[in-house]
This record gives sequence, structure tokens and C-alpha cells, in this order.
Amino acid sequence: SPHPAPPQPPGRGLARRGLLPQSPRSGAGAAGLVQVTVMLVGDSGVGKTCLLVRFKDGAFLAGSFISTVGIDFRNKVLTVDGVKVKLQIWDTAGQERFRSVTHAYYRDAHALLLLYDVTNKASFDNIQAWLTEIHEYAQRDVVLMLLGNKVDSAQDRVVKREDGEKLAKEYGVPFMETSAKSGLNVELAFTAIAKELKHRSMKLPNEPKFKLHDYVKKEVRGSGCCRS
Ligand SMILES: Nc1nc2c(ncn2[C@@H]2O[C@H](COP(=O)(O)OP(=O)(O)OP(=O)(O)O)[C@@H](O)[C@H]2O)c(=O)[nH]1
Ligand SMILES: [Mg+2]
Repeated sequence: SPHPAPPQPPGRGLARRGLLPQSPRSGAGAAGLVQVTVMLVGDSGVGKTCLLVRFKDGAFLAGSFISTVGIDFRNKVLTVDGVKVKLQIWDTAGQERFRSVTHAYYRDAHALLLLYDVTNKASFDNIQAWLTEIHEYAQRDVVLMLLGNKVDSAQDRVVKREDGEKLAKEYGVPFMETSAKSGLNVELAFTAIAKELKHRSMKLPNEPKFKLHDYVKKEVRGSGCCRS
């Protein structure tokens, strides 16, 4: 393009944030690597740690609830359209007393998974407050997705799927229901984010623009139909 890119304020932009693929190493078919940071947020007990453990290890932490202290992180590499995307996933503490700790991390997150618990109305009602906080502390172009977790607990459900869909639509964020217990849509949530960030960072000239909303709509599975 003959037009120079508009200047970016310091600290903003994918290149400054380490999102540009590393130059391919020599060797046939060596692929670039995209490194991204994903942060899990939402009330204490909604299942952030369990969602991460399900994604990372394919297991469910049943039994006693060990509330996260401060912040924890895990890495996982996904291959998206032939490109390795290294996700560094930050698991934040939902408890109020750690809020000032997590505020400091928003700035460096490329994507946020905002969770509520479909069996806990208060966690759903707090989503607005979380969005306000995200607006205040996160990057303007952060990739955001709303997740209604614990859909395996059909008997205890108090937040309807349509309520989640409606709220997500109001705020223009993609939405899906998940279960760390059954695994429903867990891989999908992280894959969708990895795809979006990979497309943003590589901008291949002949590649059609990736549409996160459409991808999620097409790929999402309902709690009624599937086991995982
Ligand atoms: N049935 C069911 N229980 C879940 C699910 N995910 C988490 N839980 C349970 O909910 C409780 C809280 O899960 P955590 O993942 O520790 O919650 P958290 O959001 O990390 O909480 P904080 O670290 O305090 O912010 C635990 O007892 C889990 O076993 C799920 O998908 N289904
Ligand atoms: Mg936790």
C-alpha cells in the first residue's frame, strides 16, 4: 500500500505487543509463531481455573474448590491454519480482594474470556460490572468473549441460554455456553480466540478476513445435543 500506516500510541498495536510472528527459521516449511496472552476473568467460583485445566490437561477438577490467589498462568500451543499459536493463559482470582492485582494485567492481554456461572444468578448480574472494568483497564482492541459455564448442571441452571445471548448481543461480544466438567465448547473458546489473533497478526494478503462472530455461531454446540 502506498499509504503509510497511521501512527500508533505507545503500547498499542500488535507489533509492539509481541503479536507479530517471529521470522521463520531456516528449514523447509518452517512456520512462524504467534504468541498471545489470554486472560480469564469473572466472579470467584464461576470455573475459570477448571476451564483452563480442562483445556490444558483435558481433566476436570472435581471436589473441593480451591480459590485462586492473585494470578496463575499456563501455556498451550495450538496449531491454527498451519500456524503455531502459543497461548499464554492468565488465570485471575475472582475474589474482590485480589482485584487490584488483576487490574495491572489487563493492559497486556490480547484476549479476555469473561465467565459467569449459569447456576449462579449473581455471577451473571455482575457481568455488566466486569465489562465496565474491562473498558477501563483493557486495551481498546482486546478480543472479548462471554462464556456461560457449568451447563452440565442442568438441574441447577438459573440463567437461560437466551439471557446470555441477549446480553452478549447488547455488548456486541461473541457468546457460548461451556462446561469445564463435560468439556463442552472449551477447546472451541480458545481456538476461536487463537484464530482471531492469528489472523490479526499475520494479515496475509489473499486471505479473507476472519469473522469471529460468524465462526463462533457456526461452530458452537448446545448443551442438549452433545457430550463434548
Ligand atoms: N458442574 C460443574 N462444576 C464446575 C464447572 N467448572 C467449575 N466447577 C466447580 O466450581 C467450583 C469453582 O471452580 P474454579 O474453577 O476453582 O472457580 P474460579 O472461577 O477459578 O474461582 P476463583 O479462583 O476464586 O476466581 C469448583 O468446585 C469446580 O469443581 C463446570 O463446568 N461444571
Ligand atoms: Mg480460580
